Amino acid sequence: MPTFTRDTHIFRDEDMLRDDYQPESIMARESELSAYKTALQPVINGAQPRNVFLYGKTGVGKTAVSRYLLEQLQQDSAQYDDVSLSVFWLNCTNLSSSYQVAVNLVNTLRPAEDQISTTGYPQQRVFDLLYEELDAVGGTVLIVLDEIDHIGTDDEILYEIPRARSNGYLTATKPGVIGISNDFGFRDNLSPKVKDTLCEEEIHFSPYNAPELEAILDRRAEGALFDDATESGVLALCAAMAAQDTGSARQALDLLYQAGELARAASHDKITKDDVHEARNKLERSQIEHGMRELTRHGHLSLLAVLQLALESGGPFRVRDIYPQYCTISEQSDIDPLVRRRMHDHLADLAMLGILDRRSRNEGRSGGQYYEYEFAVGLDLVANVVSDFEGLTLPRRVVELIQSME
Ligand SMILES: Nc1ncnc2c1ncn2[C@@H]1O[C@H](COP(=O)(O)OP(=O)(O)OP(=O)(O)O)[C@@H](O)[C@H]1O
Repeated sequence: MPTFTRDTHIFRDEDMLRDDYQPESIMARESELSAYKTALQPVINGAQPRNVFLYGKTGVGKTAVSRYLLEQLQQDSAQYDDVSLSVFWLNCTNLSSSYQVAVNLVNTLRPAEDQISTTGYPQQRVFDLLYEELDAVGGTVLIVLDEIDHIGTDDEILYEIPRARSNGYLTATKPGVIGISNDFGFRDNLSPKVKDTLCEEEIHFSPYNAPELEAILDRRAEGALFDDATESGVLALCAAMAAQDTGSARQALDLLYQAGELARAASHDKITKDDVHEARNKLERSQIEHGMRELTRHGHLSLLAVLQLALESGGPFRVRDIYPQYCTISEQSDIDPLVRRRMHDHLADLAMLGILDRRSRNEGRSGGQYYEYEFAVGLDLVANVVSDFEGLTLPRRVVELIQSME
């Protein structure tokens, strides 16, 4: 008997449940597809492309829809001799300035043996090199900048590329920029001239509801799983859990994939609802562990402050409640507490990592805006992870509260 044999139950093609799998069809995004298609129509007419800005929370299909539609556009434009379309993708994670984006674009456009150094040029020189490369491509060039918000406020390039032709830097190429972001604040903070240029067409992707997620899962499961690989209601449960939490298709697919792995590991021939519940716990646990590893010491102390408050009295909590608790815990650990605003940054990080939920509230008619925080994941899971987390000493009160939960 060999040690490894091919799966004959559960997964027919598990790669189809992975995040980088590009679906052949897009479900539940008719109005977004239609708006996107309208925005791209000038390309097929050989006209100057419009700039498009897509925004929406993580996992709601911005990248999948873009890949799908741009692929179609490339195929359909091939039949027109007077349209020559090139599409370039750049993921802007870790690129925090226009300069860095420009250098990376130059290198995307150049062959591997002719790359430029990422430092040392004056900004205008890099822009000139970029225009040279863009003009050498010719025709219509669409540049997709994914995770564009990483560029922050140094956003000159988002104005420069779309305007390069009208400003006389390009003659052979018609450029268009497609920006993708899941940071709502980024769009609001763009300088007015960039906003006018980049956000010529804006398409908002809202979170999916449960029936939409179920349709996405259904289609994906057709290829990814063997027939009858799920107990009845399993896809609906994954969809409902993800809809209630984030509305993200990624989360729904991850739940199904993880549940399938649990069923496979137990040599079951069907994924059950219990597998889905266990999968959720496992995913949440690894999300918290991952978050904890990302955090600095003060991030951990801020987390412990919210944990203590939550174990004592539920929540949600305002920063004015959390801060004194954080100061007490810091002092007990012989660490100088940060000022309130800096500690608040750590709470915002915890929210970004999906460990806390953050809601903005208004204080009556005359009052200002404030934030409330509570755990986005199960308290028992957080307690469990922090108890096992290496190098973290829990305050005595937190230990007592955790013990009293058991
Ligand atoms: N409407 C859809 N139809 C089919 N699959 C989808 C749909 N929306 C999302 N997906 C799938 O869900 C996963 C996440 O989607 P995608 O990467 O497009 O999200 P995103 O909005 O770009 O997220 P992020 O902002 O984190 O990059 C991918 O595997 C994608 O194929």
